[in-house]
Amino acid sequence: MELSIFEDKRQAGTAAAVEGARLIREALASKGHAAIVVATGASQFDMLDRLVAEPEIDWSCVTVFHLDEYVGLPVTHPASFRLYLWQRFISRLPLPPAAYHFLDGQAAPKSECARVASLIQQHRIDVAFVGIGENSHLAFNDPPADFDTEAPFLEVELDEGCRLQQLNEGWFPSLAQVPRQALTMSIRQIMKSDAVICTVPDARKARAVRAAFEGEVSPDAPASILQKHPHVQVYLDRSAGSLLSPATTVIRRRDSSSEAHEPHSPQPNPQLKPRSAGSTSMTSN
Ligand SMILES: N[C@@H]1[C@@H](O)[C@H](O)[C@@H](COP(=O)(O)O)O[C@@H]1O
Repeated sequence: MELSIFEDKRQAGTAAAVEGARLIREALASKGHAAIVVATGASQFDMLDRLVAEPEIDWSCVTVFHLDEYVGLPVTHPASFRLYLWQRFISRLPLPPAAYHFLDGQAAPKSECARVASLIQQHRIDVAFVGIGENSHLAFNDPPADFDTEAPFLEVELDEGCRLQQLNEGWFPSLAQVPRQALTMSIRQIMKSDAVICTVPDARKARAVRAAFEGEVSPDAPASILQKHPHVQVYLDRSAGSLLSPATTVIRRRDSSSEAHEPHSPQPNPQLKPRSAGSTSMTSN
């Protein structure tokens, strides 16, 4: 795992998009096509802004899968993830993608999960762009998350912490209006992606970041499963990384790089002193 901490969320999102775009180009160059997963929410604003502007990606050869969606929410609702992805991503691409497999929250959940499962099973996902929730959820897999199910998509109950986050981010006028169920890509399906780009800004995510990247791998901190993935890059802003232990991050950097490699920055507490280029990086296995 590689964690990079940036001065602000704009820089973190930009760096995540640049790396994601590089991986997409690499897949296009080697296979002639690529398949990606895109997330929604405030954490993806800056990343998507930059991704749509990245040059030299033939989007007509890229298949896009949608990470999660509320059950029952019409596409016209301001909190609809389909609406979000259309407005912030799909409609802004210079070319339509090869396919855009959105999740229809108004379809019958079981058959919708089966429909999208049959589509994603035909693809190897090159890059999954994800965020994590204030409760450390990954997609809509709230704690305790199901780490074992083989189904690519699930219907899940949303916990109160997750629903409160959606309310506090301003997507809904009241908690009562935040749906109680959602469709989500499963943990196992996310983990099948060749690479995961995880973008997490804001102080309100600091505890979740610490639980996910310094804590035990546990269904109680669903995003902690990313510690087991061989190719995860995490992009934090300073405030999201503010609770990471300097000692742990230094150890992680030493663990990951060979003895011959110097850390990227000589600062003993890198996340508190980002480099002038805007980032410090730490890697772990
Ligand atoms: N279900 C969505 C995910 O698609 C998102 O990546 C994650 C982080 O949320 P946010 O970006 O709003 O902080 O949880 C949201 O609730």
